[in-house]
Amino acid sequence: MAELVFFTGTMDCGKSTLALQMNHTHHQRGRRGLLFTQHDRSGAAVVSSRLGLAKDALEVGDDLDFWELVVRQRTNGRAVDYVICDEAQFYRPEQVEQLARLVDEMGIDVYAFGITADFRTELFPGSRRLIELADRTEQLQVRALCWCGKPATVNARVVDGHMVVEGEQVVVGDVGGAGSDGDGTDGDVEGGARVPVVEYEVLCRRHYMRRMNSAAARSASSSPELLPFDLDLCPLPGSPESSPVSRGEGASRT
Ligand SMILES: Nc1ncnc2c1ncn2[C@@H]1O[C@H](COP(=O)(O)OP(=O)(O)O)[C@@H](O)[C@H]1O
Ligand SMILES: Cc1cn([C@H]2C[C@H](O)[C@@H](COP(=O)(O)O)O2)c(=O)[nH]c1=O
Repeated sequence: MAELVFFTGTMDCGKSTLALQMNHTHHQRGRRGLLFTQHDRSGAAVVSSRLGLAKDALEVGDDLDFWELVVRQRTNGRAVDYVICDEAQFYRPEQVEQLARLVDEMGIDVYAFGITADFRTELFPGSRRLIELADRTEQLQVRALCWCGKPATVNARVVDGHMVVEGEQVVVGDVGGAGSDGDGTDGDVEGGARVPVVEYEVLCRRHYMRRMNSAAARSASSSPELLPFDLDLCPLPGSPESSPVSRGEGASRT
């Protein structure tokens, strides 16, 4: 029985990796599939994983009609057994309905991958429709971690090092990684003006609510009198208490 499955989790939890793995596994078994994405971080029509895997994909424009595209493929003699959709949070609700129709009327498996909520903790329209229509919504098992070591549940936006809660819903970007010092001071200069550095950081709810991203926590730790939280509950970034392993929780954080 064909199904519509929505695989979700925070940014950086392995969704694109799983999308590529599923594509590989199904393809290896002789099933014919289509790989879609929208606004991949790499800027190209590609599904890219931070583990280094990447595969060309079809870019989902606002006017793409999944139903018509698959009908055309089949009319031209190309079988479609499954469809994989990365960055599905950006799809229009009508496009999610077309995906559901592929499942119900053509027996095609649809595996969609995406984050549920934006940096304001509001659902993306595409994700909302997927949650409403999917046969199953699965949370990825690998949980990204907040700087405090707790499982991250929220995607925060950080502009020039400061967490923000207002702005455009869609700004394509990456989580601040090894190449970033997290203070947002390495922005490009365009036409003489410095372009703000937009990054994302996954946080636990407590630190999201306190607007306490890792850079804010670091600067608070250098002025202890300003610390706005209970140190037992919220150890400072980099302190032994902030490590899930030192709290004896490492085994469950795979
Ligand atoms: N060098 C690495 N070694 C092992 N795992 C890594 C490495 N770099 C990234 N990862 C894993 O890849 C995950 C991100 O995968 P990705 O598919 O790009 O995430 P998503 O699509 O959910 O944003 C990280 O959470 C981490 O588990
Ligand atoms: C929270 C949030 C994210 N985005 C963008 C940033 C990235 O380009 C993608 C998520 O990609 P990933 O593969 O899950 O890491 O979404 C956005 O546009 N708006 C947001 O609020």
